Amino acid sequence: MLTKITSYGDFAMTNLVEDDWGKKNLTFDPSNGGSCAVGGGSCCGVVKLESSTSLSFSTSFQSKVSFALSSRSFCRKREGICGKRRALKVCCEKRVSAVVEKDAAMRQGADSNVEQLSIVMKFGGSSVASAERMKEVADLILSFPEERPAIVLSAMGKTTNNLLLAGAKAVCCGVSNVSELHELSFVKELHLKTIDELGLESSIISDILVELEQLLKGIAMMKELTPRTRDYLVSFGECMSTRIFAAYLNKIGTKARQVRRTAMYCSVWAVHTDDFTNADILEATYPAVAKRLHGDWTNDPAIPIITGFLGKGWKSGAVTTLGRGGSDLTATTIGKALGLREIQVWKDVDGVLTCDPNICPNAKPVPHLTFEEAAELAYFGAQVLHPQSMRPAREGDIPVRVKNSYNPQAPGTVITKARDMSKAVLTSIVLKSNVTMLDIVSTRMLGQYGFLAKVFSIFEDLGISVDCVATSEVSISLTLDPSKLWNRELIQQELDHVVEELEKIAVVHLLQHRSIISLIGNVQRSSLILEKAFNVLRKNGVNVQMISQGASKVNISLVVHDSEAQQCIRALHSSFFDNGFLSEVEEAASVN
Ligand SMILES: Nc1ncnc2c1ncn2[C@@H]1O[C@H](COP(=O)(O)OP(=O)(O)O)[C@@H](O)[C@H]1O
Ligand SMILES: N[C@@H](CC(=O)OP(=O)(O)O)C(=O)O
Repeated sequence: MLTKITSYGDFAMTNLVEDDWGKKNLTFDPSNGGSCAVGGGSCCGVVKLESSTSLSFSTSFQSKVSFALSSRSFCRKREGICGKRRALKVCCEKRVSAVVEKDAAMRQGADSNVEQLSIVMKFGGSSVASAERMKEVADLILSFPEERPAIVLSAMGKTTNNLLLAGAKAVCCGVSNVSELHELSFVKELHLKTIDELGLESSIISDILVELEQLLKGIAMMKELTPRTRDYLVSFGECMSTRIFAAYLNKIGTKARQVRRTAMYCSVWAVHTDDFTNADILEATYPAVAKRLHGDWTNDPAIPIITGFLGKGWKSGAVTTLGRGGSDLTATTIGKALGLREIQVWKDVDGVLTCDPNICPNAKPVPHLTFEEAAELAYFGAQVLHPQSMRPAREGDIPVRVKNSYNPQAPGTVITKARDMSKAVLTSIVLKSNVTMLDIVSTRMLGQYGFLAKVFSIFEDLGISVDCVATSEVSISLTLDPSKLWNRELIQQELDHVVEELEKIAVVHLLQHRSIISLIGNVQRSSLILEKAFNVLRKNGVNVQMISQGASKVNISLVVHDSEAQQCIRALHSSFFDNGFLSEVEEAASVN
């Protein structure tokens, strides 16, 4: 019995959120469900829906049913979703029932015997950086004949960086100089060379290249690069890589189809200027993605080659991006949406390592992580995974496997809900640099209530995200998330404003150029970890400026000055991982 419809999308686009559509038509019976609202013997009801589909309504007396959309603002802060909730009100005259039917594609999918997609495989820019790499990735995909994969690709190599640079230069280079931009030539040559080496026709991307140059000329003409335009600009990278790879698979006899920013609904309407380049996935994405990919696959089973990183603003309809490295999040979102068996993210390293290999070249792969550990690790700076990417995987309880496309034999890292922590001590050391820290000391008496609330409401009002917090009775030290901070255009004014507001209730010290060193592992052993860590730091003459142990029980964070951070990490990594310390502790744990 339906009683309520809730829509997240634009009803005109028929992407509504629905409940249990699967097998049968759902009947709206106003005499039972809706409230009798309007006079003249009419009954009205509102229908609740949890997953998305196109809606069609049929009644025995069509002309006697009316539909009305109403909208209401809502905010679910914990999920980061705010917007307008639109409800569909169905009004019928007495004894007339409205039948809500699932759409044709869904019905076909449910009834069909076609085996559904089984895994998602994401290949990052480093994995598809050249024609040779694309061939190897194609071989790799085909080496799993038992799977029916959905493929997510990033832009080739450093294309995103080059597009961003080209955009920045276009702002001030003048329209007539756009064609000469080095970064534009680089992007063109890379893609045309790749097409040539793969034996494809250059015409497959000529329209994209023309449009790209036009866009850069538009930027040059306007002398302006807004976050919205920046997202559109970088989207050319993923559009080209997926088109080329799909064409190559088809050429070698494997049926594939390019899927562009498939129904990834993102929030871009919030007040902050950086939302366009750092959009969030909305709940409506999951059913929409499932419908699109299942529908396409069932109608015509061809491997979907999906643009990673890109979304679609649910209100603006414009291209959005999920933040740098966002293709990981695209992959896990698709994994959850389709309820797949496994999510694979293929990188250029043997999995998640004990440390960034650029800081500690002898970092080793970590065989097993929990979603919680991986999320902390990604959030606190490990470039290997997008900070938000673990959320869909954890919600869908779908294992994530991080593998090396250059060395597929390496076992990689498996990320799951739980693992045996009985012997675990320290898993990985992560660095987040260029952090801004605030020391806030209350000017009032001990025991004052509402101080923390006041401080955090100032950050909330300004939409500034806080990373680590340490408090005492009269003071708070906290760090501000640099990824959310430094791409905000007015950041220095905003920081000045924060300080000004806080100074009404406290003495404030703004400390810039700090680093957070996060020790990810088993915080049940925090004394052991801290004893060892502080020994190392003391020997290296480093003064820790703040310590924070989160409630997650997997992360201890230490704040030091930027200039000391890398040296600290190397010393910590060496004493924890290189000298047999952890294996000794683990052995002792298994004896006890
Ligand atoms: N803890 C870590 N484990 C593995 N790689 C890391 C870690 N920290 C930083 N990295 C860096 O992340 C890179 C892989 O991530 P990324 O560049 O996003 O790959 P891709 O572009 O293929 O998705 C590695 O080449 C490595 O330099
Ligand atoms: N191309 C985008 C998205 C992405 O996920 O890339 P990669 O998988 O290469 O980190 C970026 O460079 O940010």
